Amino acid sequence: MSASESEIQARLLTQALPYMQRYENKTIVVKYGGHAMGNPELGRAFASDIALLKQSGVNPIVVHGGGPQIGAMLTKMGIESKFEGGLRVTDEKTVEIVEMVLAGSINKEIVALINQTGEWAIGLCGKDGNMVFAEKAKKTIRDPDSNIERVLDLGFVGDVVEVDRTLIDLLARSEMIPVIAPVAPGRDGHTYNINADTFAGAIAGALNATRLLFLTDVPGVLSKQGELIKELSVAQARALIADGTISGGMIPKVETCIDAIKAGVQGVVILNGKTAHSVLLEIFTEHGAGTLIVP
Ligand SMILES: Nc1ncnc2c1ncn2[C@@H]1O[C@H](COP(=O)(O)OP(=O)(O)O)[C@@H](O)[C@H]1O
Ligand SMILES: CC(=O)N[C@@H](CCC(=O)OP(=O)(O)O)C(=O)O
Repeated sequence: MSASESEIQARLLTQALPYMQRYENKTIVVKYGGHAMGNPELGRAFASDIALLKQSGVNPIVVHGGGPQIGAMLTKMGIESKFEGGLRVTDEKTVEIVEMVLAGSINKEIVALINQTGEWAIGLCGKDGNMVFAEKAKKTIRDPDSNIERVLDLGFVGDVVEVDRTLIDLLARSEMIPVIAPVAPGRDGHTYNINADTFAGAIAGALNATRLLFLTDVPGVLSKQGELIKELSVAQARALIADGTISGGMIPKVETCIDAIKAGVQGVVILNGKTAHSVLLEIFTEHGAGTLIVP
Protein backbone atom coordinates (compact mmCIF):
# COMPACT_ATOMS: atom_id res chain seq x y z
CA MET A 1 0.00 0.00 0.00
CA SER A 2 1.43 3.41 -0.91
CA ALA A 3 1.68 6.26 1.65
CA SER A 4 -1.20 8.16 0.03
CA GLU A 5 -3.44 5.06 -0.01
CA SER A 6 -2.86 4.44 3.68
CA GLU A 7 -3.54 8.14 4.36
CA ILE A 8 -6.89 7.89 2.56
CA GLN A 9 -7.78 4.74 4.50
CA ALA A 10 -6.82 6.33 7.81
CA ARG A 11 -8.86 9.44 6.96
CA LEU A 12 -11.92 7.33 6.12
CA LEU A 13 -11.64 5.40 9.37
CA THR A 14 -11.26 8.50 11.54
CA GLN A 15 -14.14 10.25 9.70
CA ALA A 16 -16.38 7.34 10.67
CA LEU A 17 -15.91 7.98 14.42
CA PRO A 18 -18.51 10.76 14.89
CA TYR A 19 -21.08 8.68 13.00
CA MET A 20 -20.30 5.61 15.13
CA GLN A 21 -20.86 7.77 18.21
CA ARG A 22 -24.05 9.28 16.77
CA TYR A 23 -25.62 5.89 16.08
CA GLU A 24 -24.42 4.03 19.18
CA ASN A 25 -27.33 2.09 20.72
CA LYS A 26 -29.65 3.48 18.03
CA THR A 27 -31.99 1.28 16.01
CA ILE A 28 -31.48 1.13 12.25
CA VAL A 29 -33.99 -0.92 10.24
CA VAL A 30 -32.62 -2.07 6.88
CA LYS A 31 -35.05 -3.30 4.24
CA TYR A 32 -33.22 -5.61 1.86
CA GLY A 33 -35.29 -5.88 -1.32
CA GLY A 34 -35.49 -8.90 -3.58
CA HIS A 35 -34.08 -6.89 -6.51
CA ALA A 36 -30.97 -6.04 -4.48
CA MET A 37 -30.26 -9.76 -3.82
CA GLY A 38 -28.86 -12.41 -6.13
CA ASN A 39 -25.22 -11.43 -6.57
CA PRO A 40 -23.15 -13.50 -4.06
CA GLU A 41 -20.42 -10.86 -3.73
CA LEU A 42 -22.94 -8.09 -3.03
CA GLY A 43 -24.72 -10.40 -0.58
CA ARG A 44 -21.48 -10.88 1.36
CA ALA A 45 -20.81 -7.13 1.32
CA PHE A 46 -24.33 -6.51 2.68
CA ALA A 47 -23.82 -9.11 5.44
CA SER A 48 -20.48 -7.61 6.47
CA ASP A 49 -22.05 -4.11 6.61
CA ILE A 50 -24.77 -5.38 8.97
CA ALA A 51 -22.13 -7.19 11.06
CA LEU A 52 -20.04 -4.02 11.29
CA LEU A 53 -23.06 -1.98 12.41
CA LYS A 54 -23.69 -4.45 15.24
CA GLN A 55 -20.01 -4.47 16.21
CA SER A 56 -20.07 -0.65 16.30
CA GLY A 57 -22.80 -0.67 18.94
CA VAL A 58 -25.70 0.04 16.55
CA ASN A 59 -28.86 -2.06 16.78
CA PRO A 60 -29.47 -3.22 13.17
CA ILE A 61 -32.71 -4.99 12.23
CA VAL A 62 -32.99 -6.54 8.78
CA VAL A 63 -36.39 -6.87 7.09
CA HIS A 64 -36.17 -8.58 3.73
CA GLY A 65 -38.30 -8.97 0.64
CA GLY A 66 -38.04 -11.54 -2.11
CA GLY A 67 -40.69 -10.64 -4.68
CA PRO A 68 -38.68 -11.84 -7.73
CA GLN A 69 -37.73 -15.06 -5.92
CA ILE A 70 -41.39 -15.78 -5.05
CA GLY A 71 -42.23 -15.13 -8.72
CA ALA A 72 -39.57 -17.63 -9.86
CA MET A 73 -40.88 -20.34 -7.50
CA LEU A 74 -44.48 -19.76 -8.57
CA THR A 75 -43.41 -20.08 -12.23
CA LYS A 76 -41.62 -23.35 -11.39
CA MET A 77 -44.83 -24.64 -9.87
CA GLY A 78 -46.89 -23.53 -12.86
CA ILE A 79 -48.68 -20.73 -10.97
CA GLU A 80 -49.00 -17.33 -12.62
CA SER A 81 -48.04 -14.20 -10.60
CA LYS A 82 -50.74 -11.55 -10.56
CA PHE A 83 -50.35 -8.06 -9.09
CA GLU A 84 -52.96 -5.41 -8.37
CA GLY A 85 -52.01 -1.98 -7.07
CA GLY A 86 -48.39 -3.21 -6.81
CA LEU A 87 -49.35 -6.09 -4.47
CA ARG A 88 -49.34 -9.82 -5.20
CA VAL A 89 -52.80 -11.35 -5.39
CA THR A 90 -52.32 -14.14 -2.84
CA ASP A 91 -54.65 -17.16 -2.72
CA GLU A 92 -54.31 -20.07 -0.29
CA LYS A 93 -51.76 -21.96 -2.40
CA THR A 94 -49.73 -18.79 -3.10
CA VAL A 95 -49.48 -17.80 0.57
CA GLU A 96 -47.97 -21.24 1.33
CA ILE A 97 -45.28 -20.64 -1.31
CA VAL A 98 -44.73 -17.03 -0.16
CA GLU A 99 -44.11 -18.25 3.39
CA MET A 100 -41.84 -21.06 2.19
CA VAL A 101 -39.70 -18.73 0.04
CA LEU A 102 -39.60 -15.70 2.40
CA ALA A 103 -39.56 -17.23 5.89
CA GLY A 104 -37.77 -20.37 4.64
CA SER A 105 -35.08 -20.14 2.00
CA ILE A 106 -34.40 -16.37 1.66
CA ASN A 107 -34.52 -15.72 5.42
CA LYS A 108 -32.06 -18.51 6.14
CA GLU A 109 -29.72 -17.47 3.29
CA ILE A 110 -29.41 -13.97 4.81
CA VAL A 111 -28.97 -15.40 8.32
CA ALA A 112 -26.22 -17.72 7.04
CA LEU A 113 -24.43 -14.85 5.25
CA ILE A 114 -24.37 -12.72 8.41
CA ASN A 115 -23.33 -15.68 10.56
CA GLN A 116 -20.40 -16.35 8.20
CA THR A 117 -18.97 -12.98 9.27
CA GLY A 118 -18.73 -14.28 12.85
CA GLU A 119 -21.79 -12.33 14.08
CA TRP A 120 -25.03 -13.91 15.33
CA ALA A 121 -28.13 -13.49 13.21
CA ILE A 122 -31.48 -15.05 13.99
CA GLY A 123 -34.19 -15.60 11.36
CA LEU A 124 -37.77 -14.69 12.26
CA CYS A 125 -41.09 -13.74 10.74
CA GLY A 126 -44.01 -11.85 12.24
CA LYS A 127 -45.30 -15.08 13.79
CA ASP A 128 -42.32 -15.46 16.14
CA GLY A 129 -42.82 -14.18 19.68
CA ASN A 130 -46.22 -12.71 18.65
CA MET A 131 -44.15 -9.95 17.03
CA VAL A 132 -46.54 -8.79 14.29
CA PHE A 133 -50.24 -9.29 13.67
CA ALA A 134 -51.93 -8.56 10.36
CA GLU A 135 -55.42 -8.38 8.99
CA LYS A 136 -56.75 -8.63 5.46
CA ALA A 137 -55.49 -5.63 3.49
CA LYS A 138 -58.03 -2.93 2.76
CA LYS A 139 -56.72 -1.43 -0.44
CA THR A 140 -58.64 0.63 -2.96
CA ILE A 141 -57.56 1.80 -6.39
CA ARG A 142 -59.04 4.42 -8.66
CA ASP A 143 -59.75 3.30 -12.19
CA PRO A 144 -57.98 5.89 -14.42
CA ASP A 145 -60.66 5.68 -17.14
CA SER A 146 -63.86 5.82 -15.09
CA ASN A 147 -62.28 7.54 -12.03
CA ILE A 148 -64.30 5.14 -9.89
CA GLU A 149 -62.65 3.85 -6.73
CA ARG A 150 -62.80 0.08 -6.23
CA VAL A 151 -61.89 -2.13 -3.30
CA LEU A 152 -59.32 -4.78 -4.18
CA ASP A 153 -59.68 -8.36 -3.02
CA LEU A 154 -56.05 -9.47 -2.76
CA GLY A 155 -56.78 -12.68 -0.83
CA PHE A 156 -54.27 -13.28 1.95
CA VAL A 157 -52.42 -9.97 1.60
CA GLY A 158 -52.18 -8.29 4.98
CA ASP A 159 -51.86 -4.87 6.58
CA VAL A 160 -49.85 -4.73 9.80
CA VAL A 161 -52.20 -3.93 12.69
CA GLU A 162 -50.05 -4.68 15.75
CA VAL A 163 -46.32 -4.81 16.50
CA ASP A 164 -45.20 -6.20 19.85
CA ARG A 165 -41.67 -5.04 20.69
CA THR A 166 -40.95 -7.63 23.38
CA LEU A 167 -38.87 -10.01 21.27
CA ILE A 168 -37.08 -7.30 19.25
CA ASP A 169 -36.18 -5.36 22.41
CA LEU A 170 -34.83 -8.55 23.96
CA LEU A 171 -32.66 -9.21 20.89
CA ALA A 172 -31.41 -5.60 20.83
CA ARG A 173 -29.89 -6.18 24.27
CA SER A 174 -28.24 -9.40 23.07
CA GLU A 175 -25.61 -10.37 20.50
CA MET A 176 -28.37 -11.36 18.06
CA ILE A 177 -29.23 -9.53 14.84
CA PRO A 178 -32.89 -10.09 13.89
CA VAL A 179 -33.58 -10.91 10.23
CA ILE A 180 -37.33 -10.71 9.67
CA ALA A 181 -39.51 -12.05 6.81
CA PRO A 182 -42.70 -10.07 6.02
CA VAL A 183 -45.16 -12.84 6.86
CA ALA A 184 -47.51 -12.51 9.83
CA PRO A 185 -50.53 -14.22 11.35
CA GLY A 186 -53.97 -12.72 11.67
CA ARG A 187 -56.10 -12.97 14.79
CA ASP A 188 -58.34 -15.05 12.47
CA GLY A 189 -55.65 -17.77 12.35
CA HIS A 190 -54.70 -17.16 8.68
CA THR A 191 -51.19 -16.41 7.45
CA TYR A 192 -50.79 -13.11 5.60
CA ASN A 193 -48.35 -11.97 2.91
CA ILE A 194 -47.25 -8.37 3.56
CA ASN A 195 -45.35 -6.11 1.19
CA ALA A 196 -41.81 -5.95 2.60
CA ASP A 197 -41.58 -2.14 2.38
CA THR A 198 -44.81 -1.75 4.36
CA PHE A 199 -43.66 -4.35 6.89
CA ALA A 200 -40.28 -2.64 7.39
CA GLY A 201 -42.03 0.73 7.79
CA ALA A 202 -44.35 -0.69 10.47
CA ILE A 203 -41.44 -2.26 12.39
CA ALA A 204 -39.35 0.94 12.18
CA GLY A 205 -42.34 3.04 13.28
CA ALA A 206 -43.10 0.82 16.28
CA LEU A 207 -39.45 0.98 17.35
CA ASN A 208 -39.10 4.75 16.74
CA ALA A 209 -36.03 3.82 14.70
CA THR A 210 -33.35 6.43 14.11
CA ARG A 211 -33.02 5.36 10.48
CA LEU A 212 -34.94 3.19 8.03
CA LEU A 213 -32.95 2.24 4.94
CA PHE A 214 -34.56 0.86 1.78
CA LEU A 215 -32.10 -1.03 -0.41
CA THR A 216 -33.44 -1.09 -3.95
CA ASP A 217 -32.06 -1.23 -7.51
CA VAL A 218 -31.68 2.51 -8.22
CA PRO A 219 -29.38 5.08 -6.51
CA GLY A 220 -32.38 6.71 -4.75
CA VAL A 221 -35.18 9.02 -5.84
CA LEU A 222 -34.26 10.42 -9.25
CA SER A 223 -35.33 13.77 -10.70
CA LYS A 224 -37.08 14.05 -14.08
CA GLN A 225 -33.56 14.49 -15.54
CA GLY A 226 -32.47 11.23 -13.94
CA GLU A 227 -30.26 12.86 -11.28
CA LEU A 228 -30.11 11.61 -7.72
CA ILE A 229 -32.03 13.83 -5.25
CA LYS A 230 -29.96 13.80 -2.05
CA GLU A 231 -32.62 15.05 0.37
CA LEU A 232 -36.40 15.44 0.29
CA SER A 233 -38.90 16.76 2.80
CA VAL A 234 -42.24 14.98 3.13
CA ALA A 235 -43.91 17.89 1.29
CA GLN A 236 -41.36 17.76 -1.57
CA ALA A 237 -41.77 13.97 -1.85
CA ARG A 238 -45.55 14.38 -2.11
CA ALA A 239 -45.10 17.00 -4.84
CA LEU A 240 -42.87 14.63 -6.86
CA ILE A 241 -45.54 11.92 -6.66
CA ALA A 242 -48.22 14.39 -7.71
CA ASP A 243 -46.24 15.65 -10.74
CA GLY A 244 -45.37 12.10 -11.89
CA THR A 245 -41.59 12.29 -11.26
CA ILE A 246 -42.01 9.42 -8.82
CA SER A 247 -43.92 6.55 -10.39
CA GLY A 248 -44.40 2.76 -10.34
CA GLY A 249 -42.87 0.81 -7.44
CA MET A 250 -41.29 4.00 -6.10
CA ILE A 251 -44.72 5.41 -5.16
CA PRO A 252 -45.56 2.84 -2.41
CA LYS A 253 -41.94 2.99 -1.26
CA VAL A 254 -41.99 6.78 -0.81
CA GLU A 255 -45.48 6.61 0.73
CA THR A 256 -44.14 4.07 3.23
CA CYS A 257 -41.26 6.47 3.98
CA ILE A 258 -43.77 9.26 4.68
CA ASP A 259 -45.87 6.99 6.95
CA ALA A 260 -42.74 5.84 8.82
CA ILE A 261 -41.69 9.45 9.45
CA LYS A 262 -45.20 10.26 10.72
CA ALA A 263 -44.91 7.23 13.02
CA GLY A 264 -41.73 8.64 14.57
CA VAL A 265 -38.82 7.38 12.45
CA GLN A 266 -36.23 10.20 12.34
CA GLY A 267 -35.03 9.72 8.79
CA VAL A 268 -35.65 7.32 5.92
CA VAL A 269 -33.16 6.66 3.13
CA ILE A 270 -33.73 5.04 -0.26
CA LEU A 271 -30.44 3.76 -1.65
CA ASN A 272 -28.89 1.40 -4.14
CA GLY A 273 -28.54 -2.16 -2.88
CA LYS A 274 -26.58 -2.98 -6.03
CA THR A 275 -23.67 -0.81 -4.91
CA ALA A 276 -21.32 -2.73 -2.61
CA HIS A 277 -21.28 -1.47 1.00
CA SER A 278 -24.00 1.14 0.39
CA VAL A 279 -25.24 0.65 3.99
CA LEU A 280 -21.85 1.51 5.49
CA LEU A 281 -21.40 4.48 3.15
CA GLU A 282 -24.84 5.78 4.10
CA ILE A 283 -24.42 5.43 7.85
CA PHE A 284 -20.74 6.14 8.43
CA THR A 285 -19.79 8.80 5.87
CA GLU A 286 -20.57 12.48 5.65
CA HIS A 287 -22.26 12.47 2.26
CA GLY A 288 -24.37 9.34 2.61
CA ALA A 289 -25.32 7.23 -0.38
CA GLY A 290 -28.94 7.76 -1.41
CA THR A 291 -32.02 9.96 -0.91
CA LEU A 292 -32.74 11.02 2.67
CA ILE A 293 -36.39 11.78 3.38
CA VAL A 294 -36.88 13.93 6.47
CA PRO A 295 -39.93 15.50 8.18
N1 LIG B 1 -38.35 9.12 -9.53
C1 LIG B 1 -37.92 7.85 -9.44
N2 LIG B 1 -36.68 7.60 -8.94
C2 LIG B 1 -36.18 6.37 -8.85
N3 LIG B 1 -36.89 5.24 -9.23
C3 LIG B 1 -38.12 5.41 -9.72
C4 LIG B 1 -38.70 6.71 -9.84
N4 LIG B 1 -39.93 6.57 -10.36
C5 LIG B 1 -40.12 5.25 -10.56
N5 LIG B 1 -39.04 4.51 -10.19
C6 LIG B 1 -38.94 3.04 -10.28
O1 LIG B 1 -39.07 2.45 -8.99
C7 LIG B 1 -38.28 1.25 -8.95
C8 LIG B 1 -38.05 0.82 -7.50
O2 LIG B 1 -39.24 0.30 -6.96
P1 LIG B 1 -39.44 -1.29 -6.83
O3 LIG B 1 -39.15 -1.96 -8.14
O4 LIG B 1 -40.77 -1.55 -6.22
O5 LIG B 1 -38.27 -1.63 -5.78
P2 LIG B 1 -37.96 -2.93 -4.87
O6 LIG B 1 -38.32 -4.16 -5.63
O7 LIG B 1 -36.51 -2.79 -4.58
O8 LIG B 1 -38.81 -2.77 -3.61
C9 LIG B 1 -37.06 1.64 -9.71
O9 LIG B 1 -36.36 0.53 -10.23
C10 LIG B 1 -37.62 2.56 -10.83
O10 LIG B 1 -37.90 1.81 -11.96
C1 LIG C 1 -48.28 -8.40 -0.81
C2 LIG C 1 -46.98 -8.50 -1.57
O1 LIG C 1 -46.90 -8.06 -2.70
N1 LIG C 1 -45.96 -9.10 -0.94
C3 LIG C 1 -44.67 -9.26 -1.53
C4 LIG C 1 -43.70 -9.69 -0.44
C5 LIG C 1 -42.27 -9.68 -0.86
C6 LIG C 1 -41.73 -8.28 -1.19
O2 LIG C 1 -42.33 -7.26 -0.92
O3 LIG C 1 -40.49 -8.34 -1.74
P1 LIG C 1 -39.66 -7.13 -2.47
O4 LIG C 1 -39.32 -6.15 -1.44
O5 LIG C 1 -38.48 -7.85 -3.01
O6 LIG C 1 -40.53 -6.57 -3.57
C7 LIG C 1 -44.71 -10.33 -2.66
O7 LIG C 1 -45.48 -11.28 -2.55
O8 LIG C 1 -43.94 -10.18 -3.62
